[in-house]
Amino acid sequence: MKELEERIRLQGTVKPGNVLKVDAFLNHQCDVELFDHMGAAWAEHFAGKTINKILTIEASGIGIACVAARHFGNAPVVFAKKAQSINLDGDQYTTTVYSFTKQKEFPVIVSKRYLNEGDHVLLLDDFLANGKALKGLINLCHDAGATVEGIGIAVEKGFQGGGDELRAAGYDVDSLAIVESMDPETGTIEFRS
Ligand SMILES: O=P(O)(O)OC[C@H]1O[C@H](OP(=O)(O)OP(=O)(O)O)[C@H](O)[C@@H]1O
Ligand SMILES: O=c1[nH]c(=O)c2nc[nH]c2[nH]1
Repeated sequence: MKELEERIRLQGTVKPGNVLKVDAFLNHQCDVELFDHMGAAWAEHFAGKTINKILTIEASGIGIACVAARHFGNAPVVFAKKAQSINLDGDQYTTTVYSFTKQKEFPVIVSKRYLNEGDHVLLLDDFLANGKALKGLINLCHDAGATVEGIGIAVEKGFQGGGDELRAAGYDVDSLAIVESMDPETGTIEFRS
């Protein structure tokens, strides 16, 4: 998606440790018009698939998924929580995920009320790096007996391999911008064409 690549070139900064900082528009300050265009792009890619639910993971996936849901017939958006809470009652599907930016393992939890056998799920997230977050969400879907219809990602860092692993495993991964390489010294960002 050219619009997203241009924003990354314009406002993204490359940090040491394979971190691309895009918090001016994607995961701190949120450009909802851009989110809307991202939702439209995913809707075009996944047209023809039956999708009745969108699943993401807190925190940064939530806003993107909620705006995108407007392009999927207002499908309910469920976000996996990364902490236990007194607000989480009843039976739960749980797994653990290593967080790329927080550099620690988190529990990942969805109430059994909101993920069911027979659900046709689209997974959405802001970033795909090593694929840990998505593998956690896929585990939750398998535990629930739900079908993963596809995966929509804003920014994939292709050089970290998570996306290609998921494609090799048969998942339809639609990443709107795939960074092939980036250099914290020069600030150069190359996209996969
Ligand atoms: O493919 P991976 O290696 O799993 O990296 C991608 C994940 O990393 C970020 O989550 P993180 O927990 O770092 O931050 P967040 O709380 O802002 O979503 C991002 O939002 C993805 O969920
Ligand atoms: O803001 C972010 N930048 C990144 O490079 C990244 N990788 C995973 N999650 C990420 N979030």
